[in-house]
Amino acid sequence: MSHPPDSPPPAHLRVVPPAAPALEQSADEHDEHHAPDDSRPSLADRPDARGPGRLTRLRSATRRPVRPDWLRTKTGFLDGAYWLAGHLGHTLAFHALRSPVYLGRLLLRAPAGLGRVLGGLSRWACDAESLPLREAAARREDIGEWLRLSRQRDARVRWRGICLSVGTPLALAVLLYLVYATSPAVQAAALGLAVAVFGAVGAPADAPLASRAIIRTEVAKLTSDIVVRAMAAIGISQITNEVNKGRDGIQFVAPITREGPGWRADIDLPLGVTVTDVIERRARLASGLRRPLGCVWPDPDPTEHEGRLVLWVGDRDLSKSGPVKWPLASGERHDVFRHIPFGIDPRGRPQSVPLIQHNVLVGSLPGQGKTSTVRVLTCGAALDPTVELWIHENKGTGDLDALEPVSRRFVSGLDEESINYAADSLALLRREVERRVKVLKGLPRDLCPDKRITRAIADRRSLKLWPLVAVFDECQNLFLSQRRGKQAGEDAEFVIKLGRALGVVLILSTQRPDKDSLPTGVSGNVSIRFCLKVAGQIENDMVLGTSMYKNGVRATQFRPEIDAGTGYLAGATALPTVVRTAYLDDPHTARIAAKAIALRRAAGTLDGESIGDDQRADDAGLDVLADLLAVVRPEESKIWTETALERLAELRPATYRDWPPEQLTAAVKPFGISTVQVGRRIDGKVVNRRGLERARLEAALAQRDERRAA
Ligand SMILES: Nc1ncnc2c1ncn2[C@@H]1O[C@H](COP(=O)(O)OP(=O)(O)OP(=O)(O)O)[C@@H](O)[C@H]1O
Repeated sequence: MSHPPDSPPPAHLRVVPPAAPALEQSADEHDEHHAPDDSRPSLADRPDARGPGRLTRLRSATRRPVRPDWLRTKTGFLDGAYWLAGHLGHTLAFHALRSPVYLGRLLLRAPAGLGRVLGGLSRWACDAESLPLREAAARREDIGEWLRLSRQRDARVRWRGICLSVGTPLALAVLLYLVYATSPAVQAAALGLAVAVFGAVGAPADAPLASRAIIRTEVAKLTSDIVVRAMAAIGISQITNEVNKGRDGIQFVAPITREGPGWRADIDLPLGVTVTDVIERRARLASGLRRPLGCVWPDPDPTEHEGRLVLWVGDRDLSKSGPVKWPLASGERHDVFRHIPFGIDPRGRPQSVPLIQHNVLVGSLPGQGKTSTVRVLTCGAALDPTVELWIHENKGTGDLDALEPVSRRFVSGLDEESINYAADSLALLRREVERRVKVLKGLPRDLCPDKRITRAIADRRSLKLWPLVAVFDECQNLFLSQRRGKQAGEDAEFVIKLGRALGVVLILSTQRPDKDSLPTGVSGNVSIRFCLKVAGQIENDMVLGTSMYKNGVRATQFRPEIDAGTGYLAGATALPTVVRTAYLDDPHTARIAAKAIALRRAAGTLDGESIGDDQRADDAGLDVLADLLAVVRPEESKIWTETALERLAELRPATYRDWPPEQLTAAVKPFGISTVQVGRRIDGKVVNRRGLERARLEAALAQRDERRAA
């Protein structure tokens, strides 16, 4: 290969810096017989250098799985089997319903079929098929050929005539036998067969007997030409220039194959082009491939370099594939220490989310599937009977009401009381985390080597370290609260940072992922993030983490409503993945809640203690019921909450001094005590305020003591 004298040398001839002294010596020795030539560039690439050996290369090669995708997982196999059974069932039912129409068609077509059979036989007997050849020989006046064909025809007609003269009486005999000497059942069967055969023969070529049960949408096969053409059209100059010069621009590292319900192409992009560059142009790529956007999924290959693109082109738009079935929908017991089934990725592969050791943040524009996502995760947790659920839905639409019966603490509402209740929960969770730290510290090393909660530790009920999953749906309404928002944010951050190892899991969802409505201490510390459609880069990075938008992980690409339930899941897999979540509607959620209650009843955790009960207060050395009864005088049947708090603050200033009335209301709520209207005459006027009844406090205390004694 020649190079113009002034042009820079190609990469393999680049000048390398002067060699190190040790090498100089050997170079001198080597150059004993050759005069040193400083002007000559040294080779950067050594042609004699050997690459990795065959065995090393074989070792680093990727093995393709022995079993196909559908044989590798139980769900994959069951999915395939269900689909096949459904497909066959549908086809059978479709044709069974139309069978009278098919019978009528056969009857109508049978005479024509009989005519065709007889006509065919007579043409066969007189060797009609050779007639055109004989006519052609006659036209050419080729006497020799004509005579040969005629002789051949005579021979054929002779033996075919013999066949017919034997076959016709035989057929007549069979017919007479069927008519006069067989049972009606055999006659009916023979008639049916004859109608079926003659009806099928008599069918016009353009009118098949059966209608189509399934109309297949033919999807064009993905070929390398189509991919190269599309990649050249997405505006990456390195690819476009190469394609314009008649080259491919990209390299296929493996043949394009079927994977799941679509095609997979493994591609090496040109040097310097990254998979993110392609992901950014996904819409253009879809246009280049002439496929809907929901079918085209460019992804990086986490095991390879930055320029390795896995392009998956689905047969169907992900958004049109119908609701994804949740594998735990039947309500079987689940272990929350295992992943919770979550949804599928565009290639149809199941995706799951770990809850223990994690916290989850879900964010999107309104109506994109946040609550549905929260439902799936909460139902997964509910199906483990050892999990204690606290649910706070601060939108107030009752989207999570179906799960109330299985929750230890539950609130649905946007009013101040509901917001306070959720804020109290976070305060309680903070104290619970503090308690757990102490308990865990005291555990022997062999039981708890990693200082984190394990299944075995969680199952020791006496330690009260079972998993606690707290859901805060539409948490922006809580964090934006003037009175409680700031403290709630701090408590949430504390719980997120410390609670992870202690079995306390927060699931937060928000439709306003900005710094005011989602404290950065919260958004910055959650480990699992799910971002459905958001409006822009700030919201995207707030939910998914800093620089995600820049790195091509863009939940802005999803379409409003069409892609509801589809989002980027980060933290659960090595790389952020697009996932369409499983969908549980309200009745289904209620059925799962009922199963979850049954599981708890069987495990004895339904009526047992709750972390949110008096028990937790006792652990912190606090007994609100006893303190209240100490400050409400026996002659007082009712007391205003404010008055009770004033007296409690006198009794234990360090504890009760800063308590707002709502906190006292929340503290007695787990004992079944709610506030009542209490009227007092002040300056001759009756003033009504919320307050507590002494009798109910006494009853609750007695009940609690009885329970403990038992
Ligand atoms: N995984 C899914 N599969 C199919 N459809 C879904 C899925 N998730 C949500 N949807 C559709 O989107 C609608 C809105 O879902 P959802 O109520 O969960 O949204 P949201 O983001 O919580 O809304 P909002 O912010 O108003 O509370 C659902 O009624 C359903 O029709």
